[in-house]
Amino acid sequence: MTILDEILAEKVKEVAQLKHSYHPASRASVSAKRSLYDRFIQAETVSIIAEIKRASPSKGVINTAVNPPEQAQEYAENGAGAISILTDRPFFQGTMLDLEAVRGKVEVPILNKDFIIDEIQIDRAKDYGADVILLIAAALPKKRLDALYQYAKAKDLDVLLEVHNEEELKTAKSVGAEIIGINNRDLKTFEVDIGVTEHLASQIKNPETLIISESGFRHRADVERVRQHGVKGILVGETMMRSGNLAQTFSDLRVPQL
Ligand SMILES: O=P(O)(O)OC[C@@H](O)[C@@H](O)c1c[nH]c2ccccc12
Repeated sequence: MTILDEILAEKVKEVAQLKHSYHPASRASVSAKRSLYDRFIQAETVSIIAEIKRASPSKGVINTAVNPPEQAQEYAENGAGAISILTDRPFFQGTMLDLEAVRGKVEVPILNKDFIIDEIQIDRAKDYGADVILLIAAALPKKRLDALYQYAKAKDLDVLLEVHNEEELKTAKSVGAEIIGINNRDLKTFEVDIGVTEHLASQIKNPETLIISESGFRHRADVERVRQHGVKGILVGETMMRSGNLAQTFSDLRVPQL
């Protein structure tokens, strides 16, 4: 059983519980969507999605002392184009309350990073203030991926559709994904290789598709590698969470669009 299988098994339980205890739209309705797509597609630099992630299955504890709204404010002040919040509790020590607290503090789009397998998680993301949700091709059969994608779009959410190999990329294209995230980390083995983005991004020919490269960014040279392949945004977690000097980290990773 891979770690992804383990996480998905937990999600099945979580969704069953949610269906008992969570009533969509029971929360105060939120303000208008902030479009990640519109902001990133016209930016002059490679946009940075900075992530709030306390821990992960691959790295263990990363930073549990973090105060999410303060961290988010620092990200925004240093030019983050969007903020990603891990809301999975058992494996990443996050919560939906982190997302809600951050949404009120910053003006940039908020990505709800979780393992979504059911519509009710999309309802919840919207209710707590997400502008974008993550859907992972490796986690869902094509039909479900398609259904969840359409469901999220109908709720006026942007969708970051994550792929890691050619077959998943084909699926993402057939779903009509406008934002494709290429994860450099294999969720089954944890191996990280920025070459995955170089390989897959070159197979995305539609200039309207917004390509985001995810995971493993530490240095400016990493970003320079992927921008040559049409990547318009990068998703950075661990490097941000461990940084003792966010201004420096952002200026290192901020490169002009080619
Ligand atoms: O910490 P990193 O290597 O910068 O990676 C961030 C982000 O890409 C990673 O957290 C991530 C990418 N896809 C995911 C899916 C689920 C959970 C987490 C992720």
